[in-house]
Amino acid sequence: MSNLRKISDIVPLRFENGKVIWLNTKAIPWKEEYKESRNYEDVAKAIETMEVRGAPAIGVMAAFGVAAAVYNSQGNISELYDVALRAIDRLSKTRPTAYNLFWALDRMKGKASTLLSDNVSPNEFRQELVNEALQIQREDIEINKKMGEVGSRVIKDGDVILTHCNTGSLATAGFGTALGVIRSAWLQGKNIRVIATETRPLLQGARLTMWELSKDGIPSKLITDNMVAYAMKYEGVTKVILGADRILTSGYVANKIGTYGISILAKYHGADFYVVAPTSTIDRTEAKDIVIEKRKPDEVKTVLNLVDITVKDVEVLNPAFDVTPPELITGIITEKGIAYPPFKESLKKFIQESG
Ligand SMILES: CSC[C@H]1O[C@H](OP(=O)(O)O)[C@H](O)[C@@H]1O
Repeated sequence: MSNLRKISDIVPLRFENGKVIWLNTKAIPWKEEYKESRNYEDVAKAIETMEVRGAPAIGVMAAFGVAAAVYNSQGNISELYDVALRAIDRLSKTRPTAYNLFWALDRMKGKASTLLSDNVSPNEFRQELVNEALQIQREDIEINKKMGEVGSRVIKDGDVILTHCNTGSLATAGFGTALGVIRSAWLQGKNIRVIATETRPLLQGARLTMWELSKDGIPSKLITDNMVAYAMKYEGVTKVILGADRILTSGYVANKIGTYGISILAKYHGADFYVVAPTSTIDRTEAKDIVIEKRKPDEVKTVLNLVDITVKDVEVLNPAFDVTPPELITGIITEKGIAYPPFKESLKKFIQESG
């Protein structure tokens, strides 16, 4: 009865003897298919095609890609350093919005630079970069469980929680961010119900979130994206809890397309609106705007490339994310605590604490 296994114990990403191994989320809920490669180009493609997706998962996968590049290369340490830089450059071009990708690649580059200046042996260079990538993975799981503990404090018995896209074990190194908060409240015995949006066009909610919720036995309902207002009015939604791909220190949050609309509906219907993300999602560069990934038109013109749903030559909009302003956000749940407005001060404090 493996499908009754607690989803929270799944390990979607692994690094073993120079191989990157990943759960192909595009195959879920139809099958649990693991893929593997020693080649950072395959890792990059897995991120671009969203076999691995979700901001924290993308960061861990990219770190594994750099580690695999160096582990499987020969040469002296300056040659290995150049291999690491080529892998970092390629992986940095996979998806532009999730800040965790750049946070993880910067951390791997910093480690490689330190090792180079310490003039370590080639084997030590390889092993230390692998260790750094494995540490990023371990930290992500620990941070997710900490956010679960911190965030579940705002969840009460009787809450009806709406969530969007997928922010669980299938979007991270394990346990999840927003879905980790929901999971923690459930494991504490709180009487909650979850409403998950299908999340067009790639259906992360219908395919991944409902797969996770059903494995954990958490009472939940699936809705189409255009039912959010109806659910808030007739299903008594009390809280919205969802993830983030990039958070500016001003409190502007980039998340899956549809999030901005949900925040407006939450305000109108008096539901609290919480964003859950590790501090590695916060853009420390004081940026004023966020690059929003535009994906291929076919994602909108078909259902998962299985069936055409419109006429051939229509023009399409396909932004993968939108931006929610701070005035529509109740709080931002991180592993350092819950940031409340004014976010400039509260987020800065958490960034300083996490280094
Ligand atoms: C904890 S995952 C955060 C975030 O990533 C997802 O985007 P995608 O599936 O395109 O990688 C979604 O926006 C989640 O909220």
